[in-house]
Amino acid sequence: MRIIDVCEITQPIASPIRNAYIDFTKMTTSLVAVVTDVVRDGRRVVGYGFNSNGRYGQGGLIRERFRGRILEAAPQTLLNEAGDNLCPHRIWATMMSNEKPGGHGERSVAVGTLDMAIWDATAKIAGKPLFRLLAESQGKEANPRVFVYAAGGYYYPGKDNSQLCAEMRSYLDRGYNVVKMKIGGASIEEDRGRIEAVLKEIGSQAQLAVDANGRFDLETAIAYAKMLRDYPLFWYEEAGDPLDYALQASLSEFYPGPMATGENLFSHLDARNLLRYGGMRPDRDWLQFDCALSYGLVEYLRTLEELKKFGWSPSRCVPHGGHQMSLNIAAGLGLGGNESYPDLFQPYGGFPDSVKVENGHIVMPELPGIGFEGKSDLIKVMRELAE
Ligand SMILES: O=C([O-])CC(=O)C(=O)O
Ligand SMILES: [Mg+2]
Repeated sequence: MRIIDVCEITQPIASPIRNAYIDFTKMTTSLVAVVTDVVRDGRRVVGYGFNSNGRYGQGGLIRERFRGRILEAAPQTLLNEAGDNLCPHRIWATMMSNEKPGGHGERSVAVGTLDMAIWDATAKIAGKPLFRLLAESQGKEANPRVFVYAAGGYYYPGKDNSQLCAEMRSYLDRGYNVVKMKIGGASIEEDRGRIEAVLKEIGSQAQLAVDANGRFDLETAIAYAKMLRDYPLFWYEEAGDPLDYALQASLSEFYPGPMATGENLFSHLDARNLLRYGGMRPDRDWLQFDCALSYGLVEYLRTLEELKKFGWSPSRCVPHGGHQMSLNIAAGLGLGGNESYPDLFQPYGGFPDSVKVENGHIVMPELPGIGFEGKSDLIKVMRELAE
């Protein structure tokens, strides 16, 4: 059993949307395939992965650095103890050989993208959905029913409040009961108007989360906190720079409601610093670490260990990114749910074709691996890369 090739192609996931910090007109993702010599159900096992939106494709790093380390390793060093499957932990260590500590953002997306494909291949070789494999590996009961919320509410040219409300309404029509919109890309008064319009639209049918994408300095973050705390929000997300733990800690004095952050932290060490210094409250706040941006699931397991040490439940994690990898982690390891972008970043985001959102939850289908084969538009582009 061996990995015979690692392929990467950088694909556009562009759209005219804008958050408080960036637009997505040039956004790309790396699509990767880890090709094995194993055959299951008459088909070669190929694991697939991609990186989350918000960071760009990682083709240079994947092709020039990490691909070679996997392919040059003695094949048996990448297998589990029994030699009957790949070992994602050993492959991760091989990818990370000759890498110094620190500077995680330089490579965590490239490694996280490959790690996704490696877990997909591993679960396919085991003939199981990844969420079942994960639950079994930790002696847990999987829960295939996962909370999902609809992320959108971006700024874009010509979009007014009636279009914003129509967008949010369409998420409710599709079964969601928590929706998210962007703030911080307009004046505070304009954002207040947008929030009030959406709250009026969704009424008691749903709750609203808001996301500032790290735009605010402390003064502005506090000004927004004072405005936002008038409303019953699901959460106030990423007010300040992701590494400004002191800002996050100070802000909690002004905002009694739930806050969320973590999508731009890229290692268990960054996550630990947030828990140590960010003043986050385990009884109400949310952690959004996204394995596809932060060294993958091998590292995410270390992050979950850190959470335990700091008295946090995995159920406080609702990852960023809207991909099926985090859905599997949620169902397998008891996270609180997952993000979803019903209208964005296709074909990469979303669910297998058979999956419907009901009362803000989905039920994972029993597909081997991560489940990409159940999403026809996605598996088509994946198989064009390698099969
Ligand atoms: O707009 C983005 O970069 C995505 C984001 O923050 C989110 O989904 O929470
Ligand atoms: Mg966000």
